[in-house]
Amino acid sequence: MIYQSPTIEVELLEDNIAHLCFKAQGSVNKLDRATLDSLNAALDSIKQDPNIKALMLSSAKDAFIVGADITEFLGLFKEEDAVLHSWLEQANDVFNKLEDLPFPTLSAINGFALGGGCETILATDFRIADTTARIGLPETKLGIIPGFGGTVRLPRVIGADNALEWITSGKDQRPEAALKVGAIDAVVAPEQLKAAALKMLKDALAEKLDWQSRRAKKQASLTLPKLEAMMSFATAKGMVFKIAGKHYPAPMAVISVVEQAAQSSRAEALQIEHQAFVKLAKTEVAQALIGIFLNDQLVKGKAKKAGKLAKKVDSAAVLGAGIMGGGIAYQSASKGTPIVMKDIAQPALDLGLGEAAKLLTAQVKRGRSTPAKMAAVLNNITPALDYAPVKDADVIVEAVVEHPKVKSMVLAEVEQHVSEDAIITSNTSTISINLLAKSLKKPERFCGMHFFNPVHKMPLVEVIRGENSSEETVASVVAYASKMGKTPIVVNDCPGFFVNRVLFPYFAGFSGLLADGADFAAIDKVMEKQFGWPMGPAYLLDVVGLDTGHHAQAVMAEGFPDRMGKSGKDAIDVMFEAERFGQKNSKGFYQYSVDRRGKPKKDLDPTSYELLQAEFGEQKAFESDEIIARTMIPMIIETVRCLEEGIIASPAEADMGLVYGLGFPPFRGGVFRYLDTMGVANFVVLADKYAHLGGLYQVTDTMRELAANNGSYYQQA
Ligand SMILES: NC(=O)c1ccc[n+]([C@@H]2O[C@H](COP(=O)([O-])OP(=O)(O)OC[C@H]3O[C@@H](n4cnc5c(N)ncnc54)[C@H](O)[C@@H]3O)[C@@H](O)[C@H]2O)c1
Repeated sequence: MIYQSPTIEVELLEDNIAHLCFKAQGSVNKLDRATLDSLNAALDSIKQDPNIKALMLSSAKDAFIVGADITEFLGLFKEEDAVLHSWLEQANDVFNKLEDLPFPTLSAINGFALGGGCETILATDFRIADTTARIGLPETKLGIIPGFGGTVRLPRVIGADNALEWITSGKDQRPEAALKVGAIDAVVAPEQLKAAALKMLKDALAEKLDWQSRRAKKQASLTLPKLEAMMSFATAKGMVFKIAGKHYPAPMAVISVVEQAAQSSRAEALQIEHQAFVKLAKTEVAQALIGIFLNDQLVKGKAKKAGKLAKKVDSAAVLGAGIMGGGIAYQSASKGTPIVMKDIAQPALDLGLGEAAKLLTAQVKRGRSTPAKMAAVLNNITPALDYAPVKDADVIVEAVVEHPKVKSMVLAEVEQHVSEDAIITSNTSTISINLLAKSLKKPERFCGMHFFNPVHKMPLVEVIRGENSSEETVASVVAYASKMGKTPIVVNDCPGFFVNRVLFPYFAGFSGLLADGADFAAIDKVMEKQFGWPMGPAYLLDVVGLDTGHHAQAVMAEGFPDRMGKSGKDAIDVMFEAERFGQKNSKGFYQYSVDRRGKPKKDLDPTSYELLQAEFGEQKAFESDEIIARTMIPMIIETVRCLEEGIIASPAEADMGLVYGLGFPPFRGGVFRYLDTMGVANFVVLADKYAHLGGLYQVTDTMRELAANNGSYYQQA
């Protein structure tokens, strides 16, 4: 053995080829600080061994290296610039040492080689992957750029255009795609990886492959004629800005870095990369996006743990084949759990199946599925008008009309037709789970399973624990939601559960502004362009449906009369009473039509302005700060209340619920990250300024205390 540490081993193989193997003790190899130190020491041992003629890197795990250890980032990025610079210098010395070894080097890649893992393989002369490999630089998704030489080496290996596409999109690439652009030299079956890698190194030793010229190319300037280079960077900037937008600076920074470093030496190019890295690492966007990554891991970890307590779900049933029932059936079937879709009306079943077929056809057209797979998914959905086929289902999701009496009747009915240990859930958006549980003989087998519309797109499922729901029931529903490819978050029962409970105060803030004469389109513009929501509140209400919104608002008012009770008519009432239900009947705040190419179109409609003016008087202009404050303060305080009351278990889960369920702008990280970023004390001052607007603007005592102690919701790393 030439070198050994808890994460790396180096041994000498035939023909004096050294083999450096990453074998972390955990489930995956990561380039944390300890592993980087080990890699450095391992390379020193290799350099000092006069027998070694070539080096092969590989992994003993299912993945090569998944990347840097992101849990180290938030703390590290808070350090002084000088500390960050020296961390980058040290790390890059290791990769340079690898790149400069006086003999041919090769990476044998299996599974993920992402971020730092990808930068490791770029430092070797050759790269050979097996068919399981996924290679990429996802750093821009975290609001930063590669910092271990990725922006320097990748453009020199695969060309600037390809490299910019890889890095600005952050997507990982399949081995065939990586081979096509020259990121790797060969793809082989997993069982052939080691033999093929050794053969390639032997060919290099026998001078059949010119490893020196490859290395030289990687260290030379980018070979792009000047005019072409300018055009290519300018085009990339335009395209990337269009996709990433002004709130996400990292992808644009990548283009500047590659452009600036095009003619630089390795050392200079790395300096350019480091400067940009440190600047981005210090941004609130990076803190928010890294926070989301870590929260997502926490939520997934909880779901995985629940899986141990869960009952197996091999088959399911959904009651109601409407918008939601159809979506749930499609999602379950396409992720491999056969599902019975029961309704009382044949036309509803036809519509539900038709919707599923439409989604599948679109996938086939986009080349993401095949007609055979499409047929298999459709075969996994069994339409039914009676309960007979439901009897063997492990989980039942009730998704009939939002009416307590109908739901109670349907739940009592289905309990008679299913096995003793089947789990029963409801997709209600507003009705209390504890209330619905009363219609069941065995309420311990019941909980809420709240999907979001459209089901195939929205990643969140709220799993609502009723007072009698057993842990096994909740765990099984969490496991089923994960199996459906969704992110489940467990919440406790209350009106609106978590997501709708915090959404309606935001709508109330919006209605308050309209009552004071604000223009809904101006509000939408500020909330979309400036705050970053995918849709402003007026547009969102049109999409949800103003009838649905009107009904849910009444439920919330009844549940929280002191804060959400209404004193007079608001803008939602005005639209509802004028039967302007939103997109579903082509008119709400806006009017909807299709353009000449058949694309949906949204326009201003004088009628909705007339209706609002008749109720609230002349229009008045508001500053964007006031618009943001008056809509966001109620949502933020209600989110805090949900945490204080134990409706949601942690700030991390609340923030993920908001991002995944409502599209809360990811670059802001969620309500709690937003509060920590602006400072709880600053928020309290702001909210107090608007306290006269009513109960939704009153901060809680605990918030005030936290503000006084200069505290935060996330523990500082
Ligand atoms: N639409 C949304 O955005 C959304 C989002 C989350 C949750 N939800 C909830 O999902 C549920 C369904 O909503 P939807 O929008 O799909 O409604 P929908 O009106 O589109 O569909 C309801 C379906 O239930 C069927 N139905 C009625 N009585 C039935 C019975 N006894 N047995 C079987 N089927 C019966 C109807 O024929 C209809 O096809 C509601 O509780 C709603 O609050 C809706």
